[in-house]
Amino acid sequence: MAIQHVMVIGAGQMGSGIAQVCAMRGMRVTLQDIAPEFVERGFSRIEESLVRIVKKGGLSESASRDTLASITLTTTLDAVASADFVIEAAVEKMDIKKSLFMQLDGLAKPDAILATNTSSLPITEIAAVTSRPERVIGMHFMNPVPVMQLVEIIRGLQTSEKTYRAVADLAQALGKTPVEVHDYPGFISNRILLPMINEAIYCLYEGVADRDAIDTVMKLGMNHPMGPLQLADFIGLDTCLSIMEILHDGLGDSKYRPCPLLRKYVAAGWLGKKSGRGFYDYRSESK
Ligand SMILES: CC(=O)CC(=O)SCCNC(=O)CCNC(=O)[C@H](O)C(C)(C)COP(=O)(O)OP(=O)(O)OC[C@H]1O[C@@H](n2cnc3c(N)ncnc32)[C@H](O)[C@@H]1OP(=O)(O)O
Ligand SMILES: NC(=O)C1=CN([C@@H]2O[C@H](COP(=O)(O)OP(=O)(O)OC[C@H]3O[C@@H](n4cnc5c(N)ncnc54)[C@H](OP(=O)(O)O)[C@@H]3O)[C@@H](O)[C@H]2O)C=CC1
Repeated sequence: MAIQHVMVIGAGQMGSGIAQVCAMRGMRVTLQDIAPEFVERGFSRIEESLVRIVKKGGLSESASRDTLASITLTTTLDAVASADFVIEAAVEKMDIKKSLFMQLDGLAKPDAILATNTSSLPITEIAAVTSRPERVIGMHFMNPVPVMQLVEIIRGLQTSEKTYRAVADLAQALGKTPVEVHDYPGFISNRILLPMINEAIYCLYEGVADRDAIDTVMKLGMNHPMGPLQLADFIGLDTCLSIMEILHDGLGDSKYRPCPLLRKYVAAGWLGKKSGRGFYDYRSESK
């Protein structure tokens, strides 16, 4: 199936990145969020990212203009009706995703594929609220989407081979490397990454070391591009907590219990870079 029109649900850090990479490859994209300020913020993020790419010589000025022109912003789901492919990147909450997938299923063309960029929620359960579970799949991009090579493709129990192939081909057309994963909590990426981040938060909570020491050990000692606390801020502490809860509930092992300090930060609204404060303070940073 030729994918010409992509609908992206949620214009946060991931949705805007997904919209950008699809538009850069010549697809028509509709980017949706629940309020105009969120879609506008998502569009500004795309503009900033394209400026970086043009400066680095990765795209011409005119291709950048064409990319921006192929993105339509909306706060409704009307455009789902004409989309060949819908990808959901709203918040990491099962009730919101289920409600969205019920609506998307009612609006989308019968042969449209419905994908979710969820970090850890079960694809099979999301697919089960639709009348087309064979055309529901996980397409898990990494942050920042324009830079990271990997896309995890998660097969729900009922995902068809045809759907898997179409989404793997799409990932390749976007210049990414797809990796096939079965539907278990956290998939591969977050089953491994998040317990490491959670353990770093425990190190801070228990006074093993301060923030900078923890991040420095992992950056200089293990050659990670960012320390785990900085990476947690970058992912979003609400998303990190939600992933830990899903690992804990889904795998039933106490080793996945979220650190109380992570819970406390999320309760305070300290969600990391996107809210201006997490383990680091971003409020004085110019954007
Ligand atoms: C939670 C989940 O479900 C799954 C996840 O996504 S987990 C998170 C996965 N992501 C990571 O682990 C990211 C770890 N961090 C990194 O790889 C790097 O710190 C980083 C790529 C984010 C930034 O790299 P950096 O070297 O510190 O900064 P910087 O020099 O500004 O950027 C590196 C390159 O990326 C580009 N870049 C960074 N952000 C960009 C963006 N939003 N758009 C376009 N280009 C961008 C820069 O222009 C630069 O390009 P060149 O290599 O051509 O010079
Ligand atoms: N952050 C990361 O590193 C990664 C995240 N993911 C996954 O991608 C998804 C999005 O994460 P991320 O972009 O970081 O989160 P953000 O919080 O940046 O963005 C989520 C956006 O979705 C909006 N939203 C909430 N409810 C709805 C709805 N019903 N319809 C449409 N939009 C809605 C939010 O609005 P509001 O602010 O009002 O709630 C917000 O603008 C999550 O499932 C997450 O697990 C996947 C890979 C990496």
